[in-house]
Amino acid sequence: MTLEQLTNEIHKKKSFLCIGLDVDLDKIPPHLLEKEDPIFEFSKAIIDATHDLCVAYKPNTAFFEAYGVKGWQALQKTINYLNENYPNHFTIADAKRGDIGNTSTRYAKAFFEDLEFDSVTIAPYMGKDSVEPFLQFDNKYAILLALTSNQGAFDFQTKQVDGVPLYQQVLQTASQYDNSDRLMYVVGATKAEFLTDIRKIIPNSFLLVPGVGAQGGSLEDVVKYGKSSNVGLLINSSRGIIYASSNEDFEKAARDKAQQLQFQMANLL
Ligand SMILES: O=C(O)c1cc(=O)[nH]c(=O)n1[C@@H]1O[C@H](COP(=O)(O)O)[C@@H](O)[C@H]1O
Repeated sequence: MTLEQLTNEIHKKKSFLCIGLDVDLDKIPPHLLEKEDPIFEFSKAIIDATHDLCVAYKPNTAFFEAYGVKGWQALQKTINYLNENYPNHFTIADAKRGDIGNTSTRYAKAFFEDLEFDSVTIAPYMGKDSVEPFLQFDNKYAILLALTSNQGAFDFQTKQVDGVPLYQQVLQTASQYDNSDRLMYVVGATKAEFLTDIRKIIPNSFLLVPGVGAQGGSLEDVVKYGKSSNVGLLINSSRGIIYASSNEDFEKAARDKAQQLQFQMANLL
């Protein structure tokens, strides 16, 4: 999927909602546990109930990998289900990878060629040769952690290096990489006050913004400070949507939560 197509979908649906699939067998409705593949069945049910309200899905691979081979198979079934049934949705493998060049190349092949995701989240810490292998694929995107939503973001990311906060160095340096038009950046919704400075460095890039809902970030503030001239935002919510109910009505409850966010977004566009 191209970013132009993604932007068209955002305008068409009046939504820049990304739904995070952080599938936890301890939290899903008990009746699904009787199915052969509860992780996939839950993901499929959430997708079917919400697809018209969002433009992206973000399976967090940790929640699949935690269940070993079965989890990986569920991840494969989930991305195949999305690509076959809802090809206009942008897909994000939230895997937070990044390693020396030849290893990053293998990670990129795993997520772009074998699993056929549109994008993967990656860590910038190992620098240019760890990031650029992810930028070699047509219409595939790497989403670089810039300023994360968690408290630990203040350990390193906001520290001054040569008089500039490290997260700003990440943005400035990465935006010079080859094929940097295939880069998007993660900025936590809990860090909305940093978005004005961030937009000065990368005015047009797409931002993936997790941290509304369960982590307390404000959708209004993210849009106010972070919207680009062509929206340029994907706002993620995971637990706030997918675990809205742990009973048989979970699909409707998830849909209602997604609808509330979509409604707010439509008013802010
Ligand atoms: O890369 C991410 O998606 C991410 C980056 C970040 O800074 N903070 C963050 O919460 N995330 C992910 O976004 C999701 C947030 O989930 P909820 O807090 O349940 O909405 C989880 O899958 C996190 O791993």
